[in-house]
Amino acid sequence: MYLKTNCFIFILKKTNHVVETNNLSISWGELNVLNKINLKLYEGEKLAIVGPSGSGKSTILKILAGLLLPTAGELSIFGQKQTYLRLDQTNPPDVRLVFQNPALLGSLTIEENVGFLLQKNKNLSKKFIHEIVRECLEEVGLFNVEKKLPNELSGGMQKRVSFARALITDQDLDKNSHPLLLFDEPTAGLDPIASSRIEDLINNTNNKANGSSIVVSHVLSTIERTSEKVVMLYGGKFRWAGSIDEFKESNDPYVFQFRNGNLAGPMQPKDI
Ligand SMILES: Nc1ncnc2c1ncn2[C@@H]1O[C@H](COP(=O)(O)OP(=O)(O)OP(=O)(O)O)[C@@H](O)[C@H]1O
Repeated sequence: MYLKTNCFIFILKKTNHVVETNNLSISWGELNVLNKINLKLYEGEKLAIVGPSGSGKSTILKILAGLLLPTAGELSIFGQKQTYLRLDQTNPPDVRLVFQNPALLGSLTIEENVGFLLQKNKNLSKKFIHEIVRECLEEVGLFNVEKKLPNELSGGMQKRVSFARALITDQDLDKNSHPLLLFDEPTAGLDPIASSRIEDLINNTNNKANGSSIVVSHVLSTIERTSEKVVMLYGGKFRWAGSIDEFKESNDPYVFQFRNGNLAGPMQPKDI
C-alpha cells in the first residue's frame, strides 16, 4: 500500500484497475460530503469502506454504481472514464449493487426480479432465462421460489434474492468479465447467525462472479470476514488505509475509536 496525504493507493497486487478516482468530490449545497478522494482498486481485491454514520460511504457506492455523478474530480471503472449516469451509458461497466434493503419490485415475481437484466435481451428464450435464474437462486440456497412474490418470502430470503440478482451476468458482456460488486451495509440489523450466513454469501457471490468487491459496513465481523483491505472515511476524506490484519491491531486514533466504539476520539459526527 502506498500512502500520501489523503491518497490511498493499494499496490500490493498490482494488476488491472477496477476503480480509479482522481480527487473525486461531491457536495450537497454547502455540505462537502467527499473531498478529493483518491482510491485505486485492482482486479480481485476485496475492500471495506468504514466510517461513522453520515461520512459518505453510501454516497461513494452510489457514485460507483452510476446512480450519482461527482461534482468534481474523475472516476474510471475498468479504465473507462465515467461521465454519465449508468442509465444514460451505451456501454455501461459491469457494476452490481446489492442494497442494504433488498429493493425488490413488489408486483414482480422472484423470477422476474432476478432475471430482468436477461429479459431485456430479446435473443434469449424464456426457458434459458428460467434455467439461469433457477441456478442463481439455488446458488444462494433458495429453491422453488421463482413464482412467488417478494412479500411471500421472509426478510432474510429477500436479501438472498438480491444476492442471486448480483449473480446474473448480462449475456452481451464478455464471458470473462470480472464484475465490481458493491454491498451497502449487507448485515445491518441482522442477528449474528444471519450475519454469518450473509458474510458467507458475499464471499461465495464474489467467487462465483469472479469479481472484485467493496463492502460498506459498520459491523466488525462483516468487515473482517469479507475484506482484505480497509479504508476509513471521515469528514469527506480517507483518514486511514491498510490490510484487514492492520485494521484489527492499529492504534491509529480513527481506527481505534471506530473499532472500540469510543465516544472520545477524533470522530465527532454531528448527525448523531
Ligand atoms: N440526496 C441528498 N441530498 C442532500 N444530502 C444528502 C443526500 N444524500 C446524502 N446526503 C448527505 O450526505 C452525507 C453522507 O450520506 P451517506 O448516506 O453517504 O452517509 P453514510 O456514511 O453512508 O451514512 P450511514 O452509515 O448512516 O448510512 C449525509 O450528511 C447525508 O445527509
